[in-house]
Amino acid sequence: MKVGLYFGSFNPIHVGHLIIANVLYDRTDLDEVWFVVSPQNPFKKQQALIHEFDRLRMVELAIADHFHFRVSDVEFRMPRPSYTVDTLTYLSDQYPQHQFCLFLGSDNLTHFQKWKNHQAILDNYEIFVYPRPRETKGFVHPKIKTIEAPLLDISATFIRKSIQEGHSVKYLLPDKVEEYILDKKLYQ
Ligand SMILES: Nc1ncnc2c1ncn2[C@@H]1O[C@H](COP(=O)(O)OP(=O)(O)OP(=O)(O)O)[C@@H](O)[C@H]1O
Ligand SMILES: O=C(O)c1ccc[n+]([C@@H]2O[C@H](COP(=O)([O-])O)[C@@H](O)[C@H]2O)c1
Repeated sequence: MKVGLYFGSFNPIHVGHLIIANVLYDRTDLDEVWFVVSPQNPFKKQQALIHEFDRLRMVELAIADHFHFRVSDVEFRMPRPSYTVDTLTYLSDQYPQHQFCLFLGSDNLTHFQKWKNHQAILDNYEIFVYPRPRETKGFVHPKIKTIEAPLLDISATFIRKSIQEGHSVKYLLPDKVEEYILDKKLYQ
């Protein structure tokens, strides 16, 4: 089985993530997409990061109606910060029958040379890149394939700020995720 891994903080998951995951699923030969919730991105400050179990639950709620989407909490049990190369190695050992690929926004590709052991990622895993706003110079490699996808300038930062300021986030998130955030008074 070929699995596309979509890593992120998902703080919270929003329609930008979901639309991209579905476009990549549809335009590649993947059997499944797994959303891997990262407790702590090595490049991001921890402030404003809500508990990982809430972020995981919101991903579960968001993808429940997609038959080929799954969520993974594998990084919850791994050392922090979450280094993608270590997670890829762990998952490949755990599921030797699966072929894992990586989704990357073109913005992430700009800094990809700074990722831990990025050469090992390139040597061993196919990477599907999708366009992101404000991208700068990319990175060319035979394992990297660009997939045509819409540019969606929606961010979790904007959503968190909107909630904090008392603004509506309707349509930026699935209804069930919005209800979860409001019920638990997250990001207020
Ligand atoms: N609107 C979007 N369209 C496509 N990809 C996105 C979008 N927003 C985020 N991503 C990508 O999804 C992955 C996970 O994103 P992340 O959880 O950091 O969300 P974010 O919205 O960028 O968060 P924040 O605003 O807190 O930085 C990253 O690779 C990021 O580039
Ligand atoms: O492995 C690394 O060195 C590395 C460096 C930066 C980011 N990542 C991972 O990339 C994923 C998405 O990153 P971001 O910045 O969009 O939140 C998240 O799962 C991070 O752990 C991984």
